Amino acid sequence: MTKASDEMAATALYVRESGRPGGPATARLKILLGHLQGPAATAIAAYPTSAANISSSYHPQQFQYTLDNNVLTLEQRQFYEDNGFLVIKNLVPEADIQRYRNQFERICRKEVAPIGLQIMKDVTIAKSEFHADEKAVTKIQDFQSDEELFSYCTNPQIIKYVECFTGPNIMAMHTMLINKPPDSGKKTSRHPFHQDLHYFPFRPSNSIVCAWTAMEHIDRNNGCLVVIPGTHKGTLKPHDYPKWEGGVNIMFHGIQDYDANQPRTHLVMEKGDTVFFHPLLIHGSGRNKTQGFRKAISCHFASSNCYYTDVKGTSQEIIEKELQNLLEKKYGISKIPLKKRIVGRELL
Ligand SMILES: CCCCCCCCCCCCCC(=O)SCCNC(=O)CCNC(=O)[C@H](O)C(C)(C)COP(=O)(O)OP(=O)(O)OC[C@H]1O[C@@H](n2cnc3c(N)ncnc32)[C@H](O)[C@@H]1OP(=O)(O)O
Ligand SMILES: Nc1ncnc2c1ncn2[C@@H]1O[C@H](COP(=O)(O)OP(=O)(O)OP(=O)(O)O)[C@@H](O)[C@H]1O
Ligand SMILES: O=C(O)CCC(=O)C(=O)O
Ligand SMILES: [Fe+2]
Ligand SMILES: [Mg+2]
Repeated sequence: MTKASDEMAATALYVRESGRPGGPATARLKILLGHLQGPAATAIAAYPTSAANISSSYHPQQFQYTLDNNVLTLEQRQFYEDNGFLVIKNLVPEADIQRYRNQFERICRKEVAPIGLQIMKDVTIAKSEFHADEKAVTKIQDFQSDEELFSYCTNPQIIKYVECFTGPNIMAMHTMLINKPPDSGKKTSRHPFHQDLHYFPFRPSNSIVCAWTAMEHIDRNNGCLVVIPGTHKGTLKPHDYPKWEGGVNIMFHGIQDYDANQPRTHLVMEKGDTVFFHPLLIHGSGRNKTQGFRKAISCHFASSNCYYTDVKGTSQEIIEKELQNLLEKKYGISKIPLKKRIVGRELL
């Protein structure tokens, strides 16, 4: 069990430069200083889902992936418990999505350069001719210092649902805007089946949830999210690069031994629709067969009662090593553990 204060201090130093005090739009934000707090014991004690704390007069005791509150209907709650995901239609207003889109375009045009932001290119694009603007960018990550994009994470509609999984003290741990490019024919626009927990050095998994919002109509043609319902009840599986002939994007690890016969659900979503899903849920996304760049925005949230874990000696060590080698090679940054790389921003 990790008593995280020393690590927190170290990581806070590392990120403090990248943090900016609370957003203008919402005085509710506190600067990150990035940290999950408290040992596991605190997390468990604070956990309304633990069986002892559930009032049997309210919802039945079998709930372990959702918390007691009045936001979810019984049906919605049961659906998430059984399937590990829940789609809420029309949750994020169109005007907000337009603002995220505009800011993404500014970032691609390099008019703004948020501190800490990671820009990823599709592997076929990265290894071919230069492309201007958004056509070079397959996703951006870690936009916590960009107030415009970060307003997605503080959107009251989103937070209202996030609380059903994390409880009231919420950290935004990882952010992405995915701009899935038209497939070059090599199928590199696919995202292999994976569990997001593979990338995360904090626990418990039931206190983590991803919100993923479609920024346009998304279906099988432009590469929708594909989930394997119920897999959140399993454990974290070993991940590695899929053996795909046309190449695979850097760090897009997949589950090697997934059961190809398990039924998949293709999530067809409209602009503003949002899916909340558990970090153990096996999911991926298909090829983008259209000429458009398919956009979605997402944030992984966690309870601030979560605690960091050391991935050394676990199946996650592979991603830690890869990231360390990459950062050393590209930026000369010496090896630091994954748990000191991933820094959240607190929502107040
Ligand atoms: C720890 C992470 C946490 C994540 C949590 C996620 C949770 C959710 C789960 C999601 C999990 C999803 C998984 C995640 O996202 S995991 C998290 C993503 N990781 C990062 O963001 C790490 C930081 N990123 C970077 O430093 C840059 O973006 C890199 C270094 C990757 C590219 O930097 P840049 O764009 O400036 O590149 P360059 O021009 O200098 O080229 C350097 C070399 O790299 C080749 N190259 C470039 N692009 C690709 C590519 N796409 N596929 C294959 N290779 C690529 C390129 O050809 C060249 O190689 P070579 O020609 O020399 O051989
Ligand atoms: N061999 C594989 N290993 C890991 N993941 C895979 C593999 N083949 C496909 N996938 C993943 O399966 C998911 C869905 O694939 P699926 O074939 O059902 O849909 P699609 O490719 O979007 O649509 P279509 O089959 O109509 O082209 C995607 O996440 C894709 O990346
Ligand atoms: O293709 C997408 O939008 C989802 C990608 C994904 O699952 C991830 O980056 O973790
Ligand atoms: Fe994912
Ligand atoms: Mg397919």
